[in-house]
Formats: sequence, C-alpha cells, structure tokens
Amino acid sequence: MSEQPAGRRESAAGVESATIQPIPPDERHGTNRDMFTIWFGTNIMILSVVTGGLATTLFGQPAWSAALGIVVGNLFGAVFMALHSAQGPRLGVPQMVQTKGQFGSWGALLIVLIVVVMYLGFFISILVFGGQSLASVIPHLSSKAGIVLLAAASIAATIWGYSLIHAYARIMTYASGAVLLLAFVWAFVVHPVPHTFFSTGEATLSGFMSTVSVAAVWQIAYAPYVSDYSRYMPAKTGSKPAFWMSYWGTSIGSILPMFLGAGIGLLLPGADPIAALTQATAGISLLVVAVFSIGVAATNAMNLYCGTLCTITIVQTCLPRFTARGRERALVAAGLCTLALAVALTSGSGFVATYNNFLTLLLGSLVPWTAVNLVDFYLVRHGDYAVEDFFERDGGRYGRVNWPAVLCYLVGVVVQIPFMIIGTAYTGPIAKALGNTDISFIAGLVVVSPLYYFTARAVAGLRTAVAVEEVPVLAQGETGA
Ligand SMILES: Nc1ccnc(=O)[nH]1
Repeated sequence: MSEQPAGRRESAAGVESATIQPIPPDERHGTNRDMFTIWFGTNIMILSVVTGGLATTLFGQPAWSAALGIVVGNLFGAVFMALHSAQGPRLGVPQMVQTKGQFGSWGALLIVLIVVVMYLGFFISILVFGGQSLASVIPHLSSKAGIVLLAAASIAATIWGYSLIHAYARIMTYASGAVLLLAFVWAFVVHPVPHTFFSTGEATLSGFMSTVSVAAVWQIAYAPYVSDYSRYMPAKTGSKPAFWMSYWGTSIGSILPMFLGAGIGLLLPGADPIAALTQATAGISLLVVAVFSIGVAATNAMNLYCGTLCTITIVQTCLPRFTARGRERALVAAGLCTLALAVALTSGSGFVATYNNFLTLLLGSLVPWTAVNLVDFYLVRHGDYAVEDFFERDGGRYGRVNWPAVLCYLVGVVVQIPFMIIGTAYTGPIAKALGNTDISFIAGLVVVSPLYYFTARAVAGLRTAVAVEEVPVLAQGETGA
C-alpha cells in the first residue's frame, strides 16, 4: 500500500484494498472539503426532488410552509447525521463495526441486519425509480435497460471503493449543482410563476410537521453509514470540521432539490413527479432529468458500498478469522447487486409500493440506534473505544451482548409504534390524534437518549462498585496465601 500523506485530497487513484479493517494513520488522507462534496453531490438527485414535492402535493402546504418545513427538518436531521460523520476520523472504522462498542459483538448483529435489509431496499427502489426516469428522457432506452445501467455504475464504484465514490460525488457536486440552478431559473423565472403560486395550499400544523418529519428522516437515514465516508480522514483533522462540512453539505444539498420539488408540486399539482419536472423544465428537461438520474447512481453506489461492508461485518462477526479485501468486497457487492437486479427487473414498481411501508418500519428502528450510538460516543465514552476489540469474537471488553444497550434500543422501538404511520397499513393512535402526523422519530430520540445515558451511567457505577469490592477480597486472598 502506497504511502498517502495526510491532508492529501481524495483521488480515484487506485482500487481500495481495505474493507472493514481500521485505517492506519499512514493511509489516512482527504480534506474537509471532501466531507462537503460527498454529501452535497449525492443529495442533489431525482429522489430528493420528488421527496420535496411531497410537502406541497401529499401534505398540501403553501410555498412558505413547505419551504420552512423542508429547512427545519433538514437542519434538525442533519445534526444527527453529521454527529455520526464526525466519528469517522477518530476511529477509522465503518459505523456498523463501531456499533459493537455499544451493543457487543452479537448484539450489534441485530442492527447490522436491519441496516443491510434497509440499504438493499433503498438500492432496489432507487434502481427502479432512476431506471424509469432515465427511460422517460432518453429515446429508445427501456426502464429495464436504465436499471441495468445504474446498477453497473454502482457496482463499479463499489468495486473501486472509497476514492471513486468521493471522486464521483465531487463531479456531481458541480454537475448537479449547475443543473439544479438552471432548473430553478427555467422553472420559475424563464417560465414566470403563475399568480396562484403563492396562494395555493393551506398551511396546517400536521402538514407542516409531516414535511419536517420526512426531511428529518431523509437525513437520519444516512446515519448508519455516514462515518464510512469519513473513516480515511486523518485523525488530527478532528471532529469539528468533519461535523460542519458534512452538516452543510448534506443540509444545503438536500434543501435545494427539495425546494425545487415543492415548487414544481405547486406549479403542476397532481402530475406524476417526473412528468411534472419534465414539463416545468421544458426545453432543458433532457439535461435536468438525465443529470439528476445519473446523480442517483452516486447515492446508490453509497447504498451498495455500505450494504457490502455491513455484510462483511456480519461474516467477520461469525468467522473472526475471515479477512475481506478488495476481491471479497467485489464478490459480496456482485452477490447483493445480482439479488437487487433480480428483484428490480422482475417486480419493479410492485416492489417499491410494498417495500415503502416496510421501509417506514426499518427507518423507525434506526432512530433508537442513533440515540444509543451518539449518547454512548459523545456523552458516555467520549470517543474512547478499543478499536481492536471490535474484531474479537467475544467482543473483547464490549462483550457478546450488552443487554442494557439492547434493552434501551428495544424500548425505543416499542415507544415509537403508537406514533407511527406505516403507509395505509397502520396509523398509530397518537399519530391519529395528531391529525395523521408521524413524529415517531422525535419520540424515539426524546425517550432513548436520556434512558440510555442514565442506564449506561448506572451500569458503569455498578461495575466500579463491584470492582472496588473485589479489590480487598483479592488482597485478603493474597495475604492469606
Ligand atoms: N436518504 C437516504 C439515506 C440513505 N440512502 C438513501 O438512498 N437515501
């Protein structure tokens, strides 16, 4: 492995050889700017535009309330997202390896399994959606061919690894950023907005809160893999720059395309989102939809790369002698991608519709994990972990299952259920009382954060007391011998 001086900018110079191993100091590289581009570049894409559109179409909000909800939700959710990002330079391991520090080696598997299923689902949904939108603008390209093209781009990026994904995001920062600006000018200035634009929709608390919730959850959904993309940063760059650059990259990179989507929702309510975008940017729609669909491949490369690292983490936990390098990463990625392609090409939209409900559940189960992880890292252990123990079969000092963390996590999942809305399948009683608003992520954070903090403190206190009691017993034993 060639020496890479600290502070060097990320480049697509070679295939990454590490997978889940700790990144040694002499292989650390990258600048704070990379933290901005990786999150700015990957968020500007067709899916964030469509998600922003929900504010004015599904939730019926007027322009000001939609914009405010999008800003508040993203700025709030990004705090959690960026706090995870700031862990990467310190520990140099993927997030799902580091979570063994809270849950124990086997305990963490519960979370890692949920995360694999979630990202595989994201991956498939994005393939189907991106493939359809590519096909809608590129003549003679079928949706299925679009799906295969996007999958090929994602698997290439995953095989090449970290550097290529960063380089891809850097290019998309400029390409998607410029196209986004152009789309705004085209949709709202070149075609002046009708006078009804600012009077359409009715501001309601539940519509506003639903917008906040969707935007916040968009950000929190990145939590399980954010630090995978900051783990090569030199430790001495510190947590603060990683936090702030990720924070502004992901929040601005999401707010702007969501604004575009919300605005287009007001221009063309009731239209299919991609058709509405095509119509609103008539004249340059091929460029807009094509670049935003290609942007989807960058996000999806991240979903596949993370899903692959998580799968390797599961195998390594069961077989501690297993060492995965570039070749194993390629094999696992190929396996996951084949599975995803099989589903995307056969069930397509049917899968996306069914999977969306399941996704709500999976996302819900992420929030308590985020709370446990962040409280443990920032308030209980202050970033102080024995990284080598993450790779021990028995979990080293973190044990096989850390029951207090697992129980706090499960309490969090249960507490959220009455607050949840799972598509048309289930509306919790509290969500119903709140006018059909899902604020389960707030309930999860508010309950689990203090619960875990005090539980961890109490357990640590108990362990110290036991250790202190054991000392005189030992001393007596020794003098007696
Ligand atoms: N909001 C998202 C988080 C993670 N993956 C995605 O594709 N999208």
